[in-house]
Amino acid sequence: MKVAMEALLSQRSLSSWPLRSDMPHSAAGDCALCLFRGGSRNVLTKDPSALSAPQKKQHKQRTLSVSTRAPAQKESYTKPVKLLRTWTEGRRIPSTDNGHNKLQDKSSPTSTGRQHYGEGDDPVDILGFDFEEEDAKNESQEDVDHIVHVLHDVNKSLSRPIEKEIAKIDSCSNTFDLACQHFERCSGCILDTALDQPPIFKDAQRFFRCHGIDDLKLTTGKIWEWRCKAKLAVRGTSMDPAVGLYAEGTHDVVNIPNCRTHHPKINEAVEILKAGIQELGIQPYDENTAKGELRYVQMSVTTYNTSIPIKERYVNGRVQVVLVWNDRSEQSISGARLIALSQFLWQKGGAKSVNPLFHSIWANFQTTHTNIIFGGRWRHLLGEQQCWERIGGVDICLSPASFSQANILAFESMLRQMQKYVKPGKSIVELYAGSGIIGLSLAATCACRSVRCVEVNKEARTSFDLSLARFSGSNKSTISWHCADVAMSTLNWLKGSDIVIVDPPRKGLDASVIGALRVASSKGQGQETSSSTESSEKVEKRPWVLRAQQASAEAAKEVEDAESRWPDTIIYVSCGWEAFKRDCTSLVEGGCWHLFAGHAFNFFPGTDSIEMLAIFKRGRKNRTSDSMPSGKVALQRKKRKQLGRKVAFRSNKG
Ligand SMILES: C[S@@+](CC[C@H](N)C(=O)[O-])C[C@H]1O[C@@H](n2cnc3c(N)ncnc32)[C@H](O)[C@@H]1O
Repeated sequence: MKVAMEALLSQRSLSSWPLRSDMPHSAAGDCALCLFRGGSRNVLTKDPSALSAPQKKQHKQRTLSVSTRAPAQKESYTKPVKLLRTWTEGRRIPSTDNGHNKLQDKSSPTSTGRQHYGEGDDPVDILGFDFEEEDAKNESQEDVDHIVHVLHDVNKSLSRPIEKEIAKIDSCSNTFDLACQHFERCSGCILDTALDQPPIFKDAQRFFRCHGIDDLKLTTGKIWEWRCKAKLAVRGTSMDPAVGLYAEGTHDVVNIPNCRTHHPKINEAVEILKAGIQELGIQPYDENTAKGELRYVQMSVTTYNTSIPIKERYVNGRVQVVLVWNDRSEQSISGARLIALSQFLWQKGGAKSVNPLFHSIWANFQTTHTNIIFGGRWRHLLGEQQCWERIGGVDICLSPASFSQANILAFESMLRQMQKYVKPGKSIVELYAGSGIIGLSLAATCACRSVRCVEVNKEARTSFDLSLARFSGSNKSTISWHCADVAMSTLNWLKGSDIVIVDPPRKGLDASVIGALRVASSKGQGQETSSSTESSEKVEKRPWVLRAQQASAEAAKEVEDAESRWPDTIIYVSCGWEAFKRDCTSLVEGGCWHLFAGHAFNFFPGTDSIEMLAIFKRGRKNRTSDSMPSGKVALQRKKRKQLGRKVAFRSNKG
């Protein structure tokens, strides 16, 4: 089988389509499905002795996967190509100009752009070959041409059973492959296959199980094209600029024009930027000499366009560009060239273009000799100054200078999940709040009594103020934003709230925040959790008296709250799994808090990381009420009561 594969791979037209690593075997066992992928790696044709140790291991695995998956009944094979899989979501053969797509070129009379092999207008990205070993060894160029030719008509020749077969194979794993031509050279992704199951999730499941939560789920949204915000380094020369990420362990920037995780509009914008650099002779930054003009670029996609249907908004996103300029301001000597570059971009894809690509152009000025991306000075140059996004049920103004999530759709689904843990009328304090997106969203959707957002970056205030100005809920006046370091006087922020939300950076919670949360848990132990009281007094019915009573009770409650209310729930949003485990262990130690629920989100497909939404409740875990749905608890209570009666009956008898 391996020999056969090599024979096929050595054919000119297929040699640039490396064999996929996780070749799944047909479920029926009567044919082998061999999958190829456009890209730079060609494991089988590479001399194994030239490989590094990890590569050798991988090579061995791949070779084995070929040889051990040979089907049992060779005689039932049929001659070449049988099928293609139709595109389902977002996958396509890489563009034809990168030299990896000879097969695609041959199959198309026009040889350019996206090819359409599948049903209707859907392009195909996985090619399946069904062949006999002996035949494949002798596969001639003519045969390969035949394969390519058949691809044109393959859709017509697809038979039902084969389609079903492919559906089964897809469900194994390959639907979630990265299939990116930059993989391994670019440091952005470390997972190539099974992007829907980052290995780290297994560790998360284990960890939660140890804390009594057996049903941790991972929510995966878009596998490709999910990244709506990218910070890319600009290096190289003005004739040959490199705009991308560093190669692993180096400061060599790798161009990633066809990055699979970027929103496609980011890739488009980068291409125009590179054209501008070349045309205007802009000097990319040189880290060794600290000379050059353009250091980094930040591209953020906004999908907020209310003039088009919701379904079309994501694909039609527009890009806010920040040019990080190696000078003090636009008035500096190189300022005119910065303006020229921004105008170049605007001319190519600004608001007046037929298909506007850019939302706005900004400059950030950074002159220090460090790797810190942004300097302190921001300047809006072209387009709309305010950049809006609809997130978690509210309009949010996103500033280029403050934190915002890269995966907007996954963030949206996390916010929806979070809303389930916030009952109406709760007071919330959000620590590490950024521009207060979580707080505003909960205020709008959960009718919170009050929301206080605490954030150290003063740049986030403008975004919050603008978002609050558009906020239409009746509780608007109770939502506030405070510029402060949450590590200082943390208890003051916690006092007076029912729920504390923390969304720290990757390094996790500051030690003093953990300390304050532990202290707060003991302060809140005697707190009244239920407001319902039973009374045998005569019930007041006069509306004006009721209104006066209510107003007075509310005023008294405000005072009482400020003095005596402490959070009984922590909602922890974590982007750093290791830090989360550490923080969780500290919080639960001594029974201060316990893990009540958790949901993992696949925010960064292609990487081995997850975003975790964890809910902590005050005190030790109450096995019955915490871990069981309320129906089950009631049933158990009833059973216990019945058992109690029986025991009493027996003892009476006795
Ligand atoms: C992961 S972001 C979360 C932002 C926000 N929740 C969101 O989703 O947009 C972490 C935020 O914590 C802020 N931060 C970091 N250290 C802080 C501190 N000691 N006090 C207050 N805020 C801090 C950062 O500026 C950043 O905005």
